[in-house]
Amino acid sequence: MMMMMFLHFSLQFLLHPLLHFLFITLITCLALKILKSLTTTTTTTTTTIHRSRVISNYPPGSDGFPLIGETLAFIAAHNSSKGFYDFVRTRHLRYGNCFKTNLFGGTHVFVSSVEVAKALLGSESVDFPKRYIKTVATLLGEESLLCSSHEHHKFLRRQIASLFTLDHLSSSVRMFDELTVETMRVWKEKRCVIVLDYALKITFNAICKMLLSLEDDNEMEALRNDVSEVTEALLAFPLRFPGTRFNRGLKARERIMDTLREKMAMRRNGVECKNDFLEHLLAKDNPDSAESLTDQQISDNILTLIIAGQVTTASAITWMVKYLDENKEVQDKLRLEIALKNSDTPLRLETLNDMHYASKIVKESLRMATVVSWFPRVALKDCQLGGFQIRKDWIVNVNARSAHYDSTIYDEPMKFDPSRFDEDPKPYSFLAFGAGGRTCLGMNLAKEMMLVFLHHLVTTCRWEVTDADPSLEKWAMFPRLRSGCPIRVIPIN
Ligand code: HEM
Repeated sequence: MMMMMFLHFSLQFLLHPLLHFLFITLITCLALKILKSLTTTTTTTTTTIHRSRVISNYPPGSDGFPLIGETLAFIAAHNSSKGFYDFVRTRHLRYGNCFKTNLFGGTHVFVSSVEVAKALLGSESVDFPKRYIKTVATLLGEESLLCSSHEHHKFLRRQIASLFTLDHLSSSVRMFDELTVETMRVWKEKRCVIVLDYALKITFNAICKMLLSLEDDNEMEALRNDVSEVTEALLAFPLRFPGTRFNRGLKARERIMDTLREKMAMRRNGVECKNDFLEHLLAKDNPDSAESLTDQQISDNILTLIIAGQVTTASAITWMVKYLDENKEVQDKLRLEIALKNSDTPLRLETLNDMHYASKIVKESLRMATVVSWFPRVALKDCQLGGFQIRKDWIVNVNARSAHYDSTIYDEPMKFDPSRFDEDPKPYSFLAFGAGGRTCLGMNLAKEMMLVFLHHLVTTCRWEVTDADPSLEKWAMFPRLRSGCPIRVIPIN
């Protein structure tokens, strides 16, 4: 009986997500530390001398507790309504533009100066390759653009970038226009809606139509649930036991891969023929060509594009609706622009290119929301950065959010002011889509979706946010409102 109770409590303990996370974190940190001490014993003496000589030149910051560093504080921020960035924000206030901390057994540096952003992201900085978590590679696939090494990345990026042509962007405007018009019809009928729910749905549908020409609602729904399982597993601990979040993500990935294999077979057998990304990637399938992609490369990157594009764009749209609700004068100015331009619907790419004030609203929303808060890179060797000593294997994070809220770069950074983009921002100061060789591939598509949404939103209705609670969703990969931004819709006409 005692044994049964013990087992029951142990199981309860391990299944509670937070306790489970903390427990595994401690074990992981301990294991990493032991491993590190085992592998660096031969260099201990020299390292110590080196350290004592230059120690004052390391970025300021705290190493936290032995073994676990500041991991618990980071997890606590992740599990709070202020979101994980609060961990970085408080240290940035305490230590300035460059500080270091210890997380999950490794040293992390956060930097937000324009010069350092340029050094790390620009000229395809070979000494600072992108750093990704192993679970991401397991879930998205070893061939995913997000996880590939420098040379291989160049090849994959070239193949995938060739899909974002003007032709494709033009036809995606038409398709996103239809989806948004339909969404606005539903909003007018329902009157009270949660913006994030609809934004997630239409961005997902748009990306899947563009990539795979999916039309069937059931097929779309099944894929949407699987993609959401994979997304939720990206930050989970890699425990492959039935019932764990990671395992659910892996199963969902298998189902997605099966669907993609089926689709590829149908295209090859001529059962289906469409003008979409999949068709173009398959057309490269020529064993004699150096530019040919394998089936694995195609399917891993289709999944990558869906995951990289859906939640980011949906979150950005939701923040934009919130900022506009708080800034009615910006809305009025936008309505005037649209009235003066007499922009016809359905919208076309040329119409969007002519929406100058709307484009600035999109940029300002992206600046304030900074959906991707920082970009991790790993130092391949000891070096100097921004006047500080950085050691090999440290993870250096370009802190985009802090750059976006820096008053020496942006005047009154807390103010939502689209006209600050009357002039182009200085290089490396606007980092919503990253910069350099890893700049977001879907940047133009995302801006286009935001513009189409914005146009239909302000021409169809006025709205008011009914829950102003600024709390953020816990454990979310990108900062987004816990409420999802509920609004009351007041139709125009
Ligand atoms: C508002 C929406 C979006 C935001 C804020 C955003 C932001 C970013 C950022 C900051 C990066 C660079 C990360 C780094 O350097 O470490 C990135 C990379 C990437 N994004 Fe986006 N993104 C958005 C939408 C999209 C869309 C719609 C797609 C495609 C459908 C997409 C596909 C990608 C891909 C494939 C990469 C990896 C590029 C590479 O490593 O070469 N993104 N995104």
